[in-house]
Amino acid sequence: ETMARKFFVGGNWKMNGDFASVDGIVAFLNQSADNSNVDVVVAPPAPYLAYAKANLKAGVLVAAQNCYKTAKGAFTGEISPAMIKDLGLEWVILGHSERRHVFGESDALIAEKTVHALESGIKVIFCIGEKLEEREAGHTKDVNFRQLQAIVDKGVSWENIVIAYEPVWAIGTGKTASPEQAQEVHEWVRAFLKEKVSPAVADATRIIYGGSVTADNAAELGKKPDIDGFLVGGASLKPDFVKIINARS
Ligand SMILES: O=C(COP(=O)(O)O)NO
Repeated sequence: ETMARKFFVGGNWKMNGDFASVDGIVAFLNQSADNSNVDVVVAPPAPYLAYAKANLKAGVLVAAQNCYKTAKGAFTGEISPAMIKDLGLEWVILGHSERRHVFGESDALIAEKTVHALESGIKVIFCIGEKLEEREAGHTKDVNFRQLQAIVDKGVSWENIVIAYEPVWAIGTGKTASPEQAQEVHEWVRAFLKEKVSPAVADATRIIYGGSVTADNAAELGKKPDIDGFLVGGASLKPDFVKIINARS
């Protein structure tokens, strides 16, 4: 049986923003009608997490874009799940392709971060995705499965994990995966969960798509049975993000 999975739309602001632009995003989000069918989570840069949380309406949650794997210590420049919790936040994005390919985070480090975040009571948007050359070499399935296996091996509990499939070749490029391309990988991921974890976890886990999602393509993508929402970069900084939040309704 396929249980209804609540739609999930994340907005990843990346390293963008200042108080004026945060005020602008907060304004269009606060003016948007609440949609009880969608979980909405926006991820400001760390300096604006508390400010965004303090100013956003209750219907919009705030996530950190990354964190380290321990609660505190001599890790200059890092933030911890304990601090995310201290801010009253409940989500963190981990394993984003920019953390993997720009900052060199390994599957193992991302898995340690995921375990620690979950143990700290923080929910995780766990990002996976293949590079163009990996797709062209026919390695899409094994790259995404390898990235997921890193947390399967840790025996994580899945109720507080959302998986974000973000093909690297679609991020920031305007080359959105077609609904068929995205659905194919989401189906593979769900089958992977069914085999490696359980049918119940496979059914319940939201698998969201990211990579050049816009107000124009969100509805078509959202019609696919295994696409449970989006992780939106550039388009989440503008008012059209509200149309993406409501793409399925
Ligand atoms: O990285 C992304 C997607 O970014 P874009 O929507 O700008 O392609 N989400 O985390």
